[in-house]
Amino acid sequence: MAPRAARPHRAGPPDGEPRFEVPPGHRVAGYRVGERIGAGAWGAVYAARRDPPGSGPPGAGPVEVAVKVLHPGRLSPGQRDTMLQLARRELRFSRRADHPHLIRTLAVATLDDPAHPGLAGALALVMERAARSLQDVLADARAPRPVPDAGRILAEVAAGLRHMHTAGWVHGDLKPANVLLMPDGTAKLADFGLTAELDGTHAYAPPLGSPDHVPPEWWSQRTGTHGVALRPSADLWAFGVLAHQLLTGGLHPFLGATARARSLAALAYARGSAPLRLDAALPERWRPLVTACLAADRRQRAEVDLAALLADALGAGAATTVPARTAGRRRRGRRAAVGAALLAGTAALLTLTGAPEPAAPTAPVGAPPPVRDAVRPGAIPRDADVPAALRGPIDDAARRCPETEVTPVLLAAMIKAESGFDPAAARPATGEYGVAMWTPSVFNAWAQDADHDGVKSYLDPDDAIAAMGGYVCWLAQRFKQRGYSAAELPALVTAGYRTSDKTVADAGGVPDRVKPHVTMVLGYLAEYGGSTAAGS
Ligand SMILES: Nc1ncnc2c1ncn2[C@@H]1O[C@H](COP(=O)(O)OP(=O)(O)OP(=O)(O)O)[C@@H](O)[C@H]1O
Repeated sequence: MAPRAARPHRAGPPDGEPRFEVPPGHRVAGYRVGERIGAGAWGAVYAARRDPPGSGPPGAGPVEVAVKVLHPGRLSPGQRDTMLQLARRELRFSRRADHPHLIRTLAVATLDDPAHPGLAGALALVMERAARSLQDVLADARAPRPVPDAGRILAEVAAGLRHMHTAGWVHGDLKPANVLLMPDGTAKLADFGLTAELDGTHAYAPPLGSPDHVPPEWWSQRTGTHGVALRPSADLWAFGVLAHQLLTGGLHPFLGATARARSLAALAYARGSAPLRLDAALPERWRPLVTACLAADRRQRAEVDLAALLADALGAGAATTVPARTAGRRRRGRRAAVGAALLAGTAALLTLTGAPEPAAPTAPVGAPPPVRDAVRPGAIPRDADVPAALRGPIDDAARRCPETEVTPVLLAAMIKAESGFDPAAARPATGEYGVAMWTPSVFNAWAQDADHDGVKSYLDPDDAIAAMGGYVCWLAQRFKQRGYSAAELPALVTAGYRTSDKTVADAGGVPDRVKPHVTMVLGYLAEYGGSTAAGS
């Protein structure tokens, strides 16, 4: 499970929260809790055993189970509400859906033990117990080798998804940690906390999700009173990412050292400014499926016939040969034999909606990036004081961001206020360096080798500005998700860049201490003629 800090949008226990533990031997809904298996953002998962083993009514379910304990203690009321909502969804879904490739939730209980007051009020979900998750499998994988049985696992995951979609549900959080392998190797979908019931063409769920697996449209969605809109096409995108990961031993289809960077790469692809570059190790016969699932346009994804694509990819008793990798990479091959019976069963099971034609990515490989400034203002005026050498990097950084409010003039105004356009600027007292005044440790999370010299350096204007563009873009998305208007964004992202998105959110706007800096940036922005473009 990824550390919380890497998943900023996903609420969890506050920093410094002591590790939450259910003591071994604790009884929950007729099961005795044993060792801890894992932990997620909301609590921990334990192995448990029916106690005594013969207890319970006939057909009471398995003796060995997993108990997920959701800890409400010390969470804010908002977080607690969201958590309860997730637990209720999980139970509601499990009561209505039963399928060999979906983990069953057997019971829900609220812990209340006077001997352990710290556990009071914690919610416990009793589930079928799996042997491991695909996350564990990927942790042991050796990229770019596919994980063992990748084809079969994908077919089973698709069968579970198909069942959900035809029953009118969207999973909403498909990712390796939420695909569990039973002791006999069967794959089952788990974690239905974000699962939502379709109402027409889409459903609503809390605005959570895992950045590495949410589709590009997720980032620009506004949160309404019911949460964000979820569609089956979001599961299709996540399935495409998962397939790429399983078939390449864990490689994500979008490059980046962090989930944020990978999300930005996916967004750049979705807006047509970068082609889809699947890893060279992805077997040729799986490419149509992965490409179709990763269609940038969700309407194209909705038309994907996963059954047909899976049948083609699996091929009856087929051998899957991995193409030679590009220069400097290892050459290797693999064979994946798939039983004809499984294939026949899978093909019969998996008929998703729509036409069989796989969708192509919206940006053809090698297509030039669209010129955003032709449709939206915000280009740096010729006579502005922005040095010629920085104009290209600033334009590129703005162009990579799908948010129209992140314009070249806004970035230029911010850079002028940060460093006066001086690549050698330094403020040792506060530990900020270079043209974009990066704090080195923060830069590392956003670093880009924009000039392709093999080094990511905050002292290199190209790298520093590219990383700044990525961070500013992410800030703009965060503030939009919180419902701020386009007119407010220049001030908010400037304040967020000087402090953090959390500081701005906590202050409910520009914090007092950075107001003079923000006023300076807005002044430069107006000088560059950017106030209209930014909508302020
Ligand atoms: N039914 C289960 N049987 C066995 N192991 C499980 C079961 N459910 C979860 N786990 C393990 O416990 C870990 C934590 O699960 P949990 O659902 O709490 O969080 P997560 O899915 O990893 O992350 P998130 O916070 O995003 O939901 C999983 O990664 C998995 O390894």
